Amino acid sequence: MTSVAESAAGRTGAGGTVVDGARREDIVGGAGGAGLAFRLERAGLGYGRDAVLREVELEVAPGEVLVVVGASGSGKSTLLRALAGLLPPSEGRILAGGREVTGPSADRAMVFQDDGLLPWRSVRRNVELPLRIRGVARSERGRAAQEWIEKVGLAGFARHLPRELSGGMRQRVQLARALVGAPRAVLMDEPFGALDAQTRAEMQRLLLEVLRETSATVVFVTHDVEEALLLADRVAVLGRTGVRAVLDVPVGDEARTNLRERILEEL
Ligand SMILES: Nc1ncnc2c1ncn2[C@@H]1O[C@H](COP(=O)(O)OP(=O)(O)OP(=O)(O)O)[C@@H](O)[C@H]1O
Repeated sequence: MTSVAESAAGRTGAGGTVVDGARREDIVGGAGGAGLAFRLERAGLGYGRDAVLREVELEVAPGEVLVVVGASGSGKSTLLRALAGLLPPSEGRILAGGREVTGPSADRAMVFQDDGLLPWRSVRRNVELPLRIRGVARSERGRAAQEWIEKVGLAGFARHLPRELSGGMRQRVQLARALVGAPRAVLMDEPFGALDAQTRAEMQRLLLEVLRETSATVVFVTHDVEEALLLADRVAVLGRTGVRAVLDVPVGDEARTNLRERILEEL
């Protein structure tokens, strides 16, 4: 098992508490609670009797961006679903903030490739949804939603319906909806996979920008190694039945080139 990366060293996990000397936290404005730590202990994940991942040992540090790569069918989405509490492990345990994951929680927001927006609700009402579910007062919901709509570059589109937006804009709405409730973790499943190259690059930049304002832990699934290198503090590579390697993303072009080759070898 690979231990938690140096880049995240000093952030302690249980209970999601201290942020100390960490890269992203150094520059965050402090919105939301501290990032959530995840820990998988000999976790077996699968569907019915079919195991997809066996004996997974993995730690995700509070506030880090862990990108999961792997061949199609290696279990990237399965791992993410398990972290979200949508798929109980068949063996072992999954802990979030030191507590066993037994189901979904508002602390852990998800963003999917398919936008998952409610088509009959306006942008604002989609973004407000997590706050509405939590019973946040209408005026506060409206204020927070508007703030996030502006942060993701959609000022002026609050009253639009999802079908009136481009794919990239809909992903912006998803991002706003995921972050409006200040979750402690954001679990993203190929969120930019269906976008053209230029929109995808814009969304990657936007994601890096908005993450600076939160201390949320991010687990991001992609099959794109370049995207992984751009976004990650660490990259987890999934192989046939488990985590093959968890690698720190270094600073510097040459070191990244070496890492790219290493990841491609592991895939
Ligand atoms: N709901 C399900 N029921 C049964 N088997 C499933 C289910 N979802 C996924 N699987 C199987 O689990 C394995 C892993 O699927 P998963 O979607 O996690 O892989 P992935 O790495 O995310 O793939 P991709 O990159 O193609 O999205 C595959 O063999 C898939 O067929």
